[in-house]
Amino acid sequence: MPFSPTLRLLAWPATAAALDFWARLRHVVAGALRTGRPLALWREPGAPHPRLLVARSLEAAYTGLPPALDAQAPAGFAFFPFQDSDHNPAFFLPADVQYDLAEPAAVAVAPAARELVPSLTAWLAHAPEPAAPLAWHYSPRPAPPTAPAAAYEQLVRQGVAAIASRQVTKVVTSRAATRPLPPGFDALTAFRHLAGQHPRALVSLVSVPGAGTWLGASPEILAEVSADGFFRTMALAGTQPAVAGQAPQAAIWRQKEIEEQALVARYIVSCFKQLRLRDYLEEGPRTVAAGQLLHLRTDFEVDFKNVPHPAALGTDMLRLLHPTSAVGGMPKAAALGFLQQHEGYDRAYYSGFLGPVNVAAPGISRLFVNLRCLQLRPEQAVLYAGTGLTIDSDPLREWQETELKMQTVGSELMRGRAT
Ligand SMILES: C=C(O[C@@H]1C=C(C(=O)O)C=C[C@H]1O)C(=O)O
Repeated sequence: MPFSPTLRLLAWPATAAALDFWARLRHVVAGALRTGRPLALWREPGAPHPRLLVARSLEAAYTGLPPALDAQAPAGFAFFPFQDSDHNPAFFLPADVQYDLAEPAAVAVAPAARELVPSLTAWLAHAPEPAAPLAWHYSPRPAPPTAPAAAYEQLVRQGVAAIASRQVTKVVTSRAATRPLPPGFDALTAFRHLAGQHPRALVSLVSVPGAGTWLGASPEILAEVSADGFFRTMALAGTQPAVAGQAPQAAIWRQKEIEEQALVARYIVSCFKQLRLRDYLEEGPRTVAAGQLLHLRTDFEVDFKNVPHPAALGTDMLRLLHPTSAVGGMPKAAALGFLQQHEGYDRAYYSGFLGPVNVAAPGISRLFVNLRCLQLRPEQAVLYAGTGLTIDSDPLREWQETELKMQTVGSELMRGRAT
């Protein structure tokens, strides 16, 4: 996709001729981090290349509202917490500086960031230090408390009791776990590896002062507005391990999982109804693979041609959907109240949402639920995972499911100094 004509392209100097895309990317990331700027690196499902976006300052990245998903809205990368708070503010990183493998010869600078041109030009000519560790942003908050198996199983029992007493219909409990970082762990190398491992996920590495650094491989689209004029979302729920050599379509699902996923699909339909939208396509549920796991997924699609106010649809749906019943529960307020009271830790950006808005071109946005992610800390990683509960949930199985989900990014921590 060619860059917009309003962007100023800074060509790499001749001294960078021997550097490949990844070495150049590392250099731009190093420069952004040493000057304290927020950044997002991501690879969309099916895309051949990652993209890097750097915001000119932290102040320029604070936002109160969910992003507007229409072609007139500013371009940037949304990074939203599970629940907006002083501790976990919502960010929209403006697309001030971009680097993209589709245009490896130049770094693009937006008009709002013109004042960065002299220092960025100097930095591109500065010899990279490939062995120097990158100065990732870390959250100033302490690592969240981690729940051992017995505590998580107790939380599940409380969730099942809340369902039995009809306080909620569904609730998605979750937990955090910390793991030591292996010696020489490099988040950029881990990103590259995850991107290779998960071609159908949004693989992301986001680093923002105050919010910290988050690495993930999400299988779940929250809201997408596509170039061909469609709004898309999905109901993703139900989990089982993939069996080597067996096609996902061969998986058999228990009633519990079928019901759990159907609730999420119903929730999406109720959002369409609130917007008086009757003309949508619903396809599924079918079994899909996400790394080593299988999920049930129903895809929803709305043709903008069939909508009276198409410009507002993406924005309105996003506001209704987040947090979906795939990460919170149903009814929404009661489920969130339960989690507030019983979950016992701060989810921060886990089960929030993230993704590019109008970056590839005006009118193209793809927001994902921030799942299968970790938060990077100076000497450890915090892993997060949750499980949707129903009345039939078995505490031990739910614990095992969180262990499996943590493997998606957790496996990167077992790799040591990767190549
Ligand atoms: C909550 C998570 O995943 C969500 C919950 C699922 C479930 O309960 O089966 C499946 C997919 C996701 O919608 C997670 O990965 O942490």
